[in-house]
Amino acid sequence: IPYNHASARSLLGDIPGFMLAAWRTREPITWLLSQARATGSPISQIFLAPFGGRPFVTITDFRETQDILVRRGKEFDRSSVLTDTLGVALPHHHIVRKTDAVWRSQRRLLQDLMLPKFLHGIAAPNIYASVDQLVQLWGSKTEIASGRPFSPERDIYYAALDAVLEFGFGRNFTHRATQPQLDAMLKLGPEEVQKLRGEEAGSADTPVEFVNAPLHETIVAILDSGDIVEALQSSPFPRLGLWFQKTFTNFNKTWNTKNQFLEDEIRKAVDRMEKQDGEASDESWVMSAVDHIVHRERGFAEKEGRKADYWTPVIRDEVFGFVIAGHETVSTTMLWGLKLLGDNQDAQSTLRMALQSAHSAAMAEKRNPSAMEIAHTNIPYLDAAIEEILRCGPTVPGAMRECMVDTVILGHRIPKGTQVFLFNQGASFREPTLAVDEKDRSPSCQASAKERGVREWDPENMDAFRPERWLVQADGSSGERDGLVFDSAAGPTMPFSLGLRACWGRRLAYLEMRIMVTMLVWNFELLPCPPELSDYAAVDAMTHKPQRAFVRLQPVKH
Ligand code: HEM
Repeated sequence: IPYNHASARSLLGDIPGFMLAAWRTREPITWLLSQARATGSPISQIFLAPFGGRPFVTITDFRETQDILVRRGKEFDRSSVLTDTLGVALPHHHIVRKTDAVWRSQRRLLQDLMLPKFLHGIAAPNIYASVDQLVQLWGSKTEIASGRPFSPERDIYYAALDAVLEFGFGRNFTHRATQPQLDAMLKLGPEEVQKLRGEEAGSADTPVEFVNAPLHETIVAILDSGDIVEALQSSPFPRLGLWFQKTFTNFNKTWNTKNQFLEDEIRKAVDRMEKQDGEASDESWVMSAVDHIVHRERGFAEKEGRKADYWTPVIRDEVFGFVIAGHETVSTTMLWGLKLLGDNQDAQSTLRMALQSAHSAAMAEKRNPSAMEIAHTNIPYLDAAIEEILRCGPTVPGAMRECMVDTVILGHRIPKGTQVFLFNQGASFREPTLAVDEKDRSPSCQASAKERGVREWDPENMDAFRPERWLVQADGSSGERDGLVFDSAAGPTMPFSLGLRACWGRRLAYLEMRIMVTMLVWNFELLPCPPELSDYAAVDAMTHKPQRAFVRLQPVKH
């Protein structure tokens, strides 16, 4: 398997290169991809364990990756690297487990939360109400900024947190992150507005720096706990990191406040359930994910003839887990989306026209489309734009798996225990596919190509932001806009990974993005920002997020 010869001769292998990239560019995963690219092969080795430890294997080939994730689950399972990193903060969450009976039972606890009945009926109206606040906040900021750019980072981060709080705890937990920002903005007097505009008022390209309003202590503890998880997950020594946090920071206070919040919300859900006094099958009282989880725990306990236990480490970590997994990921994707739409004015105008024509009643009545209209109206160009944002804004640049048996990838023998990083960037995703002899592909990969064909992008424009690539004629041929349908399998992509262990929250993420993209593009024109604010440099932490994100907004006249 090709590798960097200089690294193989060094006792520390690729570790110095990786650390240097982390320090210099803040993008060690992009550096990993560049190492894979340098070998010119779709399979490479990378030496990230010191003193001759077993190398990692990287794959940059959509077909083989899809095969490993979808059809070879017995050979490849959740990587122990994730268990050793994320597992330090979330030891009982199903994300860090191998695909075993415990994983299945924990997933049963969450079952049905991603069904349209829950997402559209219960989550969507609340998420919409939160996004509406973001629109109002940006309305005020746009007026104050008068054409100057500002950073959307905190606002999007808070809006994504609010959305996941709406999903998780519903309206029974009243604190949010965006509302205090809006309240503070609406209270600003003329002098404060002038101060915000500052001496730079004359310079159209200088960003306006808005101040964040203070948040409720529970919201602060949730955000700080997320930062702790991120720091531990990205640390080379997570257990030592946890010891450091516990010894030298106010970790204990933050973590306890977060746990107390979760316990209170679960207890309140149990109280509501017990007040219903109805049949176990009656779910009409369920208004949030925690309601749903306690309802299912009661059902399981009844079936298994045991006493229901609602405050367990599993329930605690599962509930906190979806706050963490759902918050940072959606927020990062939206930041990439704002950049991509600002830099691709034609695509943005096409998207706005598609929204205006599909929501014609809202246009005629000069109002925003409602939550239900957004959730239920079929708009192929909107689906295409969201899919293209996910493809070009690599929030999670790949998936990691561990070989559970001695196996073979692309004709190379790989021993049990090897960690395999499967990129969703680079060759075959946004760069031309690298040559592979068909006979080196696994039997299941070859069979699938014969049965279903092979997904490929036109090599000419793989790197470009082009929502049109996701639109095809209803008969399957590709073409230009009119009468086209959205095809989620138009070409290679896997922002949520694939197979049994792919993202559990995918449908919630799509719903949130659908609401946010619609409401923002409906209300604001995202104008291009100056080049120095428009680069695509990223930082690799829990997600691969932009180092700099800015918007320059102009209200859309309806
Ligand atoms: C744009 C937003 C999101 C992206 C790009 C994303 C991406 C991913 C990826 C790549 C994985 C790893 C899958 C693998 O290893 O094969 C994953 C796992 C997971 N995600 Fe997401 N995710 C997003 C939003 C969410 C949301 C909103 C939630 C929940 C509220 C969520 C919950 C999870 C969970 C629980 C897992 C672990 C599944 C398992 O191990 O069985 N994600 N996600």
